[in-house]
Amino acid sequence: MIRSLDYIGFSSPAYEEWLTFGPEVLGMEVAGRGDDGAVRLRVDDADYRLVVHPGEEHANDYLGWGVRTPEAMDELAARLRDHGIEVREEDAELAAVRGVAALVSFTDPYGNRHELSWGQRRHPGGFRPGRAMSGGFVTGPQGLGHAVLVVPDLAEANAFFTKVLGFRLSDRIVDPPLNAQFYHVNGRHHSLAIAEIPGMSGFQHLMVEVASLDDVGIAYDRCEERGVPIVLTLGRHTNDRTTSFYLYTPAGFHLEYGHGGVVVDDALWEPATYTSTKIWGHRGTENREKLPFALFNKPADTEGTA
Ligand SMILES: Cc1ccc(O)c(O)c1CC[C@@H]1C(=O)CC[C@]2(C)C(=O)CC[C@@H]12
Ligand SMILES: [Fe+2]
Repeated sequence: MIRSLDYIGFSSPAYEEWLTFGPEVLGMEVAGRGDDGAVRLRVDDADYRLVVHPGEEHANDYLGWGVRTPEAMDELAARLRDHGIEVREEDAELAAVRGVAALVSFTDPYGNRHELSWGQRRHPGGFRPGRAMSGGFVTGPQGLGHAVLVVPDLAEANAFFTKVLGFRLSDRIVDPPLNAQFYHVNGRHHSLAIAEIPGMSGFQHLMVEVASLDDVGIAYDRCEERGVPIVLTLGRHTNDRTTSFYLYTPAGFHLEYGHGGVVVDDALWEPATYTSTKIWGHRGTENREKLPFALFNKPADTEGTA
């Protein structure tokens, strides 16, 4: 069973901007550099959870999912292989680079690379926010945050993520043209969401959560002061009740910066259907039309798509 989204990696020609953007806008701590020059960012006791590698183009390189034990990692790898997914055993060198004890990797049917690992390196008391923060990041058992993937076929992707990987449905939002499903693997309302856009597949956004609404407001101020593009204004979601805004990072992906999400009790939770994405706010700015909407991986099917 997957336990949480433990880390995530991107690459970008502008990766070095994260040395100031990460701490000063988002409140993350720069946790040193990789051998490739990658900027590593810390948000809690984990050594680092967000890594931006140098690269020719903006890309999402990997989603790092944590499992509890080496046995759980092997079980999940076996289940993936049973379903015809090739699972790669990664070596100790990559495990050290990712800051975990061991990992395996696979590519999902939509072109996204996932890693399954256990034993993330931690330094209790080690986090020093990069700017004044009231409450720090909400992580721990809820992991880093959530990731949203665009998939070409919602029903097919739902089967993959629930039946093969064990994600549990939190709810769905049907607000045409948006058709999205949200999944939990811990108390966080969703660690993964998928949205159907025919002919497209790839990473759409990362959400990180902060413990104080003031930290959302401070991030919003910093974006306005520095001209960091805001994509959706402050607003509150119907399903997870998060108050958040969306900004466009220097690595070319959208980041949702939020506060106050509901915590799911899996024993009592009933998935609902919502017909709106927000209770208030989340207005699309002019940047929404101007900037790329997602980081598209190799489309699963390039035939007949624009
Ligand atoms: C609706 C919603 C609930 C909880 C979230 O964490 C969350 O990010 C969203 C927003 C999802 C977002 C949206 O509403 C506009 C259309 C978007 C960008 C997509 O096409 C995929 C994600 C969608
Ligand atoms: Fe989100």
